[in-house]
Amino acid sequence: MAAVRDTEIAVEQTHLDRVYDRLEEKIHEAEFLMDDAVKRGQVGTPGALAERDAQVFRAGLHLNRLNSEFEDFLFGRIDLLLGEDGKKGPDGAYTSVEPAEDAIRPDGTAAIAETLHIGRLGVLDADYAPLVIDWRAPAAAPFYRATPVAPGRVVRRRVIRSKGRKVLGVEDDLLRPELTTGLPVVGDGALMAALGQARSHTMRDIVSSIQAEQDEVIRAPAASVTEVAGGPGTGKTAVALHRAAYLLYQDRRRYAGGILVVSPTPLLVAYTEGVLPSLGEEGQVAIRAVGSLVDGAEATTYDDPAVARIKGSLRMLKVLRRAARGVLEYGAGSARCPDRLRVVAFGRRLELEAEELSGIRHAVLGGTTPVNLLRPRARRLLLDALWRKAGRRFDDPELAAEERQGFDEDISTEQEFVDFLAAWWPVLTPRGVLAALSDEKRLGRWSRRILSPPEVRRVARSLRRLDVGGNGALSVHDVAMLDELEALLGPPPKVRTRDADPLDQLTGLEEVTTFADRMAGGRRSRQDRLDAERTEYAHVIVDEAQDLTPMQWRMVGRRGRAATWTVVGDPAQSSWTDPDEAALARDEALGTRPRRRFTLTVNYRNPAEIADLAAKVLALAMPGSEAPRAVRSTGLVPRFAAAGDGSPGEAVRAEAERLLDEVEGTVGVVVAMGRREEARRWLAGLGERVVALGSLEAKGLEYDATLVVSPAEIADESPAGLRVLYVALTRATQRLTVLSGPRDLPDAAGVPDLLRD
Ligand SMILES: Nc1ncnc2c1ncn2[C@@H]1O[C@H](COP(=O)(O)OP(=O)(O)OP(=O)(O)O)[C@@H](O)[C@H]1O
Repeated sequence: MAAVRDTEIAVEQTHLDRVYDRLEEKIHEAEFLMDDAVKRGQVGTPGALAERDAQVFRAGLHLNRLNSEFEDFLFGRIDLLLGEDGKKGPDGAYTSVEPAEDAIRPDGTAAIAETLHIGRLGVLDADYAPLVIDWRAPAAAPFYRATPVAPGRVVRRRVIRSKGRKVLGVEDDLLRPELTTGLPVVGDGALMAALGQARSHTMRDIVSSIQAEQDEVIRAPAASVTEVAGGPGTGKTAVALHRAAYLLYQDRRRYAGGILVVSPTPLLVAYTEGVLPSLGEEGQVAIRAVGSLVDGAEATTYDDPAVARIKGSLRMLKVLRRAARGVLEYGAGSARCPDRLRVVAFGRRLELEAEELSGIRHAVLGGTTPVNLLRPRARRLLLDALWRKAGRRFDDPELAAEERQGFDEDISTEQEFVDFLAAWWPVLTPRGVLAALSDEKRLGRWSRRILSPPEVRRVARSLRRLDVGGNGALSVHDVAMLDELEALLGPPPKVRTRDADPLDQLTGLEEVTTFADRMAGGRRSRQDRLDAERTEYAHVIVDEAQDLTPMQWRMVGRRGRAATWTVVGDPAQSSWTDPDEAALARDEALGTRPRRRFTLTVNYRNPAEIADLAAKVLALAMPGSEAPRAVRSTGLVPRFAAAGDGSPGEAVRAEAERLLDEVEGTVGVVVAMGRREEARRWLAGLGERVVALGSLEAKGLEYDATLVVSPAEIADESPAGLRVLYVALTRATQRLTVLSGPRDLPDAAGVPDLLRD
């Protein structure tokens, strides 16, 4: 057996050597193009420079991708029977999925008609025959889709493990064991090997082991909304990221408009950020936490659940609509709003009193135009009112118009008028209005019949973190409110700046010298600018969609008004308390586009022993819903311990240390949100492999081992607490310890009340 393995590894090594030789040729080609392009630039005519620009850019991109340190550039192979019609597709592979009629002889023998190698990028040899097929190409789909029940043309699927230029191992699945083809078969369980590996603080791609039901989602057509449901560990996040890479491959031009991936927390962003680069894709994909979607704002603090529930609900929208207009009555920031306008015209003093001014404001504010855009209209109505006060009469309409024009010009440049307008109709900023909500009296006015007085008090108090200009720590819910306010207020009047003329950049002498460096720099700044300006995307992927509040759905919706969508989530893990309202907001964001629904059913993260325990909480959190099927079992049952009556600190530390000894990779310690700081102190000095997390921060993450501290505390945190606990219990890939406190009412074995049969 070992001999067969060695021979097969050698076979793949030969192929990999060919691939790398060819890659090297391509790299030289690209380098030559770069050199040539730079020389061409020395001709100095704008035409030649523009041409060089394009060439250097293309060659640079190519080089960059080829030079990327791929861990396993080549990772798969399929051996295929002759296809139905044997037609070759544009990528050099046969397009037919089913075997030809005579592919299998009556005696059960068959010949392999074609062998395809699958990798991270497509590579053709000098004769344009495929050496490696890009994993996203149609011809690679059978590598992921073929099963023993529906093998299509695939006889053997092989996963190749390599590092750099060296093949380390191969694992085969025989999909048509009934045939005699003479193909050797090595090992079993490439998937299992992948799942058992120690976890680090960054997610790996799953490109070599995508499963059939996942592949269907990844390659689903992007014409509309793709909705993906599935329990913990079914690969929703992984699938969503691979789908982004697939969409870019499939239609790069269309997605030049950008793909946005919305993630629930910065921790999950950090965890998943490396996946797309490892798939050879960056640039066009922005992965953002839901608290970082607004330029210049970043959520850094949490609201308590009662406040979060109000701020996230659609009731808040009504309050913000009133506030965006009502705030004008109070002036901007700390400046008071003037209640009288006095100007001098025609040697007389003209005055508008409080009541007249309020009538004008009322008239201007009718309708739904963003408040900042109404300023010119306010100015005009003020001038109208003053003109009427002046009481000038003219028989000749032409003369009247002329006189009026002069009047308008005089008054609107008069300092009194300018100052008045600036104070009476200030340019409003979202942050300024948000800060105004911290005034309980004002908030009470704007939320009459919407929020109860205790709710008003809570929300106002939570916003006292902000100064009068709205600077200070924001929560994710505050960020969604800022975005809503931005839409309600409209942009502030523009200050024009002149963009550098691209022609200026093409002439200049310094052009010839450090061209490549400046090219790279120039591109980056242009790219940054694009990113900063980009508020709408061609495709929006929402991860952990069950957690978006209605207000957040509105914020995300604004970024994908013309986009196609991929929405992945699991209602059983939702930390949001009012799912019906969120569903309404989600429908509005996604519009009437047709939807395709997929369900992922296999849990690749948790061993059955952990999944079974979590299922007990699922039954309480969402009675009747089905847990995904765990794909493996390890024989390691979860451990229970009780902390006794004092501070659980010592017990937490001891249990964490025990887990650190038991696993090679990471340990996550999940505590109730209110205990985060404490927990960090308890674990101080235990090293980087262990992390303390508040229950809401654990979302989407995974660890080799998890210590869940006091299930009851987590469950009691909010009305959605049981679902949050379900999340906490499903983070471990190998080991789980549950540590009870007094509130958990543990039995003699330390099993908390909530987890007993
Ligand atoms: N086909 C696969 N091959 C190898 N590993 C996989 C596969 N599918 C999923 N995994 C692994 O299983 C783990 C769970 O995947 P992922 O985090 O995407 O699940 P999820 O559905 O988003 O979970 P949750 O709902 O709990 O956030 C990850 O480590 C992922 O790499």
